[in-house]
Amino acid sequence: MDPFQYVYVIRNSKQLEFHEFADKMASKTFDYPALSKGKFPDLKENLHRIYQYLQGKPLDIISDHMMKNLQDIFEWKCSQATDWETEKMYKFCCSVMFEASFVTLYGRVPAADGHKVISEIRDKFIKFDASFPYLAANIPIELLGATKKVRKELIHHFLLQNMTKWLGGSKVVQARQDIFEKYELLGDYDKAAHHFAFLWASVGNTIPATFWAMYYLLRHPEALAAVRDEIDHLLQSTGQKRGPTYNIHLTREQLDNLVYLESALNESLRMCSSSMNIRISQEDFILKLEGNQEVGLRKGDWIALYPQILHMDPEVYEDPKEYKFDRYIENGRKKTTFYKAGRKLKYFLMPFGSGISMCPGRFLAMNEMKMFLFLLLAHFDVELVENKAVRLDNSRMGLGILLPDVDIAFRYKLRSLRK
Ligand code: HEM
Repeated sequence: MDPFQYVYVIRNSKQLEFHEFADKMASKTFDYPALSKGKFPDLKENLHRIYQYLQGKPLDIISDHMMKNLQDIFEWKCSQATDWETEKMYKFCCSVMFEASFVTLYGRVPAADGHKVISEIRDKFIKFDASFPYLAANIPIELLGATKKVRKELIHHFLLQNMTKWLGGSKVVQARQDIFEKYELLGDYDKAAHHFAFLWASVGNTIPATFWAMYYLLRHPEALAAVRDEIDHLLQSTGQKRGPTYNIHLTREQLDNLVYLESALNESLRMCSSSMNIRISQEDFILKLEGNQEVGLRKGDWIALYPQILHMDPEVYEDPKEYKFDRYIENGRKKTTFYKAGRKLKYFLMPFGSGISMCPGRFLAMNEMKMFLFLLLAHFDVELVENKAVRLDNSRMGLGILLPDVDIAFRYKLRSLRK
């Protein structure tokens, strides 16, 4: 519970492991054979190595593809909105982010009804995702209605004979495919189940996080105005025009320099993330903590860090329940110094986990959400049409980004080009 002790847990990654726990939970939830049984030598390490495709130069390439795919989807879905169109916000975020992420990672479904095929996969995904907290809590899938059937259908979409038809997928998915081919003991269904698990990792948190970022912006007109101003300014200074064609390009540097957008996004992540960082002791040992404190751990003992407590700590964040879009800005620059009891914190915002269990997709996730908000606000006037409070649904507490307890209607309309 004490964020000053986090560092002592995180840096002891040899004795305090997380893969065994994650592997047990993921293999059961997504229906692939556990990696840690010695049957698949080095598979875990090989899969980890290719997370390099989500960083550095490859990150720029995949982010560019995501930007293009997001624009295609906005154009296809929204370019007729010359008058107000009303939609439910979660549904909207889910539909845009799911399809853009799917196409970016796995490729385009070339059939004439490609959008339809992806929306069928998405609808099954939503059904499966509703059961996710129960599966993570070890409830047998047989007790969860149609979940087993839906999971099987979803996994079938990722069989090699289907995936080879998809065009222009990402390097990271291709590299995963190549690795799986080297393991004879992995059956076709097992490989497909691994691909499905990766799909879940890539959208399961990004969709609700995008929702919250959009929701809080629309609830706070001063935040919306500041972020939109920053976006318009960037477009103007780079000589890019919004509409009627969707052809905006953003470099990594430009995305990084959108400080108001990033701060607003971080602020919503602070409020909606609830991932628990679990470690399991690999041996009996004494964990040394700050101030000569020690804890005797036995092999198999669990340690859990729960950063949501830190995110909501009034000593770190003044009025923690309030959304302050510029909380992560100081003198016009990114703010990275936060204090508790007068001492500077090493960790102050942890939606993506920590140390060995840190999310490998975090840079892409931030880019994707920024690009979604950028395009939405650049092209459209957007406002809420319902005045109800949306709260966090706590049923997946500890498992990542929380979902909203209800959906809420909003409306959008193409912005006048002269504005
Ligand atoms: C807002 C969006 C996201 C959030 C909040 C998030 C958060 C997390 C967290 C907390 C973990 C660690 C889980 C644990 O401790 O057991 C994790 C793992 C992971 N994430 Fe993300 N994630 C996001 C988006 C993404 C994206 C876009 C991708 C890929 C394109 C991705 C790929 C992964 C993978 C593959 C793992 C497992 C890593 C491993 O094998 O060790 N995530 N994520």
